[in-house]
Amino acid sequence: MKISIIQMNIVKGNPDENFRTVESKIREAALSGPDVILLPEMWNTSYALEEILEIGDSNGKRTKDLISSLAKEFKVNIVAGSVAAIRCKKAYNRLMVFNREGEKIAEYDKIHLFGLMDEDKYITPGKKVCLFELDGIKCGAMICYDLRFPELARELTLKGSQVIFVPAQWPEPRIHHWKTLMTARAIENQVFMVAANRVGVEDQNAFVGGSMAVDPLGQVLAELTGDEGIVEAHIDFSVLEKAREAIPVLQDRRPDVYKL
Ligand SMILES: O=C(O)CCC(=O)C(=O)O
Repeated sequence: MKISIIQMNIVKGNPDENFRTVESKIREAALSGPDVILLPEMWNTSYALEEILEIGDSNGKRTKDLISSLAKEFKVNIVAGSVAAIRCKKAYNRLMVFNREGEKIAEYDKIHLFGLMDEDKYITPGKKVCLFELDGIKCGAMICYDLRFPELARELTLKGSQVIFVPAQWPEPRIHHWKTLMTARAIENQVFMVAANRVGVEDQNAFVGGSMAVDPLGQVLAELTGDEGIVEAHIDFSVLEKAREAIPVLQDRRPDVYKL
């Protein structure tokens, strides 16, 4: 499975400009014929939380229309990062997944909201984990701050995920947590972790990218530094089988002693 990770700047409060950027980045990423394209978190509005109900994507329609048509045009699966989506006057940090036919096959609302950026004051949290299949491969997804919760990655793994996608807006001061947690989640669950982080500056926050793919042994397969860019990760699922055979941590768990 070839996964193209898009690392881009996002303009706060300017969906028109961000939709144009996303379309051109997807067209660029599609040129090399990937199986999956991954986008970052909240790419339509970013954290323009005070006006989110006015500028968020009503029922996610604009996102669906654009991403579905690009997925169909290029016959590529798209894990469309997340957008601010509005439903019944409530805002959600919502991830959507489209298959090669342009059908929306999964939707996920961020479960763990990030209080440090006031997300919990404006966004309604999700209540369900995200599992789906791409080309017969079982996948899971989480969003940014969710990465700090090992229970979620473990749950996605126990439900069969082999790849976990992570769109994010993870700021620069804690970027060492990002890399450490991405690697830890990959090693402890023996899964592929694939993440798209944004770049740019927003309010007081600088974002330095660090989008990456990590294999079940903790090896970084692909990585971007601090600029906009697209990187392709080649996923070989025999690495996952071998890692699980060599050290069977999932079998050696003791849920009789601890809960998860
Ligand atoms: O956990 C962190 O340090 C960053 C999380 C975050 O920025 C987010 O969830 O949007």
